[in-house]
Amino acid sequence: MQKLQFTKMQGAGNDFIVLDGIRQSFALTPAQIRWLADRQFGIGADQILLVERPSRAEADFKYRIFNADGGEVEHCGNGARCFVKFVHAVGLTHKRQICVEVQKGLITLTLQENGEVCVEMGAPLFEPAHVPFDASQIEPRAAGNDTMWPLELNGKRVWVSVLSMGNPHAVQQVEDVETAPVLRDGALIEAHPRFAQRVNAGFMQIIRRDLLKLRVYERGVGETLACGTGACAAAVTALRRGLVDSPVTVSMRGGQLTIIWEGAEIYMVGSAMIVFNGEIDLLDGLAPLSTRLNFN
Ligand SMILES: N[C@@H](CCC[C@H](N)C(=O)O)C(=O)O
Repeated sequence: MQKLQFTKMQGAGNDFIVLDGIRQSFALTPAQIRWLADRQFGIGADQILLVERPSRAEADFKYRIFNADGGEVEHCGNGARCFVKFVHAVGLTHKRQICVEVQKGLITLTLQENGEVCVEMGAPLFEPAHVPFDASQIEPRAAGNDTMWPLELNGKRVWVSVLSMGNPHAVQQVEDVETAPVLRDGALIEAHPRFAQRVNAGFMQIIRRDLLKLRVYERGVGETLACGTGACAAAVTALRRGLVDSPVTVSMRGGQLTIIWEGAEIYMVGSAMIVFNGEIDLLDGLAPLSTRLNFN
């Protein structure tokens, strides 16, 4: 039986299993990823991060991101900060500025003197086709310099900004993020037929010009305690609507991030921590989940 070394990490309460794919050799099936991420039958995590050698000369590393449902995705803000702390902790590099390849492209990360990580997240894209979002036969509404689109959710209409942070986001403003129907509407938005690749659904409440509160129903996971790309998407939406100024603090249930955006690249600053290191026998993924599967 193959043993897999792993590190459990969290960034603002968004939790990860980080795997060193440079010094260990293994291949994971989607069923094994779902099992490892399972909170009862496996280790438990929102996402699994796989650190590999880069395929591009300009990059120091490549890291791949898998949601708890087993699907591979393009980008992960909280994961990026955990990745930097991980490669330092296990001695894969001593560089403080690291160029890393993710599915969405190259990103640069800096481990700051105070231990926080600054991530150059890339520039947001607003063209519906880039999200992708099917904007046919619906009329948008302007909100400052931003565009809101109507979405029908079981007879109810909500207005969302749609944007790509490399991964897809739909952000709506709510009166009170604590009472917003994040679980019900989040699930409907995530699977809405206008989003061909599904979407991360953000619910933001403006508190002050330098502070917003956010909850995110993540694609392939459900509600998480924090979402880094979601924090960027919400900050950009609020900035375009003229509701906040940069830098803005995004407060989520698991912690806070600082987002800086002057119209091009977005910078995200926050902490990341190792929770524990461990080792697990790599089972086929179906056996441990079979009890659960029998009830589906
Ligand atoms: N938690 C992440 C985002 C992870 C990917 C997301 N669920 C998706 O499917 O796009 C973050 O911190 O950005």
